Amino acid sequence: MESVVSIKGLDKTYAGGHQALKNINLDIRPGEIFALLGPNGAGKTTLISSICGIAHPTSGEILVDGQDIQKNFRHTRSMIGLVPQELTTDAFETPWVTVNFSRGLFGKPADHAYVEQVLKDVSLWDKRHNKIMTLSGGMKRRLLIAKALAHQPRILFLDEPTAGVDVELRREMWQLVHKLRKTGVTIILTTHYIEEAEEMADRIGVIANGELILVEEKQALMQKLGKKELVLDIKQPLTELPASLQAFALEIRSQGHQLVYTFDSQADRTGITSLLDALRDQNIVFNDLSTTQSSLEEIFVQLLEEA
Ligand SMILES: Nc1ncnc2c1ncn2[C@@H]1O[C@H](COP(=O)(O)OP(=O)(O)OP(=O)(O)O)[C@@H](O)[C@H]1O
Repeated sequence: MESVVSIKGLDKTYAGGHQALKNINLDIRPGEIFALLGPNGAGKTTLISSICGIAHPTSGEILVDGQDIQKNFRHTRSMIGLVPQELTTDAFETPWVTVNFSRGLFGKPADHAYVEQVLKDVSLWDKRHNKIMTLSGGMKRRLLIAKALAHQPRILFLDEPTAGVDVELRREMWQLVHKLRKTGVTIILTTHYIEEAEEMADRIGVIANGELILVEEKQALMQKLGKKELVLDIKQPLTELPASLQAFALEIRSQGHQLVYTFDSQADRTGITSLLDALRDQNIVFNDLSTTQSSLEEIFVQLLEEA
C-alpha cells in the first residue's frame, strides 16, 4: 500500500540553532487516523508545518501522494487541508462565503453542491448565512474544518483539535473526525491529550524533543497497557513475603499494609485465583482490594523518561 505521506530523515533546525526535529522517518497510510502525541514544544507543529510546506526542513525528504513537496509544492499543498487551532479572521463573513472563498484560494472552480455537503457534514448548514462572530466556539471550530475541506483535500491535518474545549465539545469533535474518515480522508492530528489519541487514532506516534520515539497501532499499544494492578489492603502488616508467595512477584507497599500484584488483564489466566488461595493458606487477611489499569498516560510518561 502506498503511503499518502512519506517522510525520510527529516531534520529541522530553526535559525536560532534550536533543533526542533531530529531524523524523523514516518509513513502515513491512506485513510488512517494518525495521532501525533507529544508534550508542549515536542515538535508537533513543526512537523505538520514542514509537511504542509510552511516550515522548511534543514534536510530530509517529504513526499505527499508520492511527490516531493518542495518540487511539486502546488500539487502537494492542494492535497492537504490544514485546520489551525483558532479562527483569526472573517468575523463579519458568513460560513457560506468564507468556505466558498477558501475553495477559490486553491484555484478550484466554484462548486456550491460540494460546499453545501461540507457545511452539512460539519452541521453548519443552518448557520450558513449567519455572521461568524455570532457562532459559538464549537461552531467556529467546525467552520475551520469546513474551510480546510473546501478544496477537497485528501489529507486533513488537525492541530490540537480540542485544545481548551469542554468535554462535550471534545466528544462532538471526535465524532466529526470519525465521520470525516468515512469519506476517505486521511487524518493526521496533533494532541497532547492521551485520551484523544486513544479515542480517535488507528495509529499513534509519540514525539518528544524532536524525536519520534514510538509509532504503533493503537490496539497494540493498548494491549501493552493491558497490565493491571491488584492492590490488597492487608490487616497485619508484612515486612517480607512468605516463601509460598514469592512466585507471585508481589510488591509490598505502604509500610507493609498493601500487597500489589501486577497482572495482564488480557491474558487467559490472570493468576488472581491462585494468589487469593495462597493468601488464605498463609492466613493473610485483607480488608479491601482494588484494581487499577495502567494507562496510556503512564506509558507515555515512561517513554518520555526513557527518551
Ligand atoms: N519559528 C521558530 N523559531 C525558533 N524556534 C522555534 C520556532 N517555532 C518553534 N520553535 C521551537 O521548536 C520546538 C518545537 O516547537 P513546536 O511548536 O513544533 O512544538 P509543539 O510540539 O507543536 O508544541 P505545542 O504542543 O506547544 O504546540 C520548540 O522548542 C519551539 O520553541
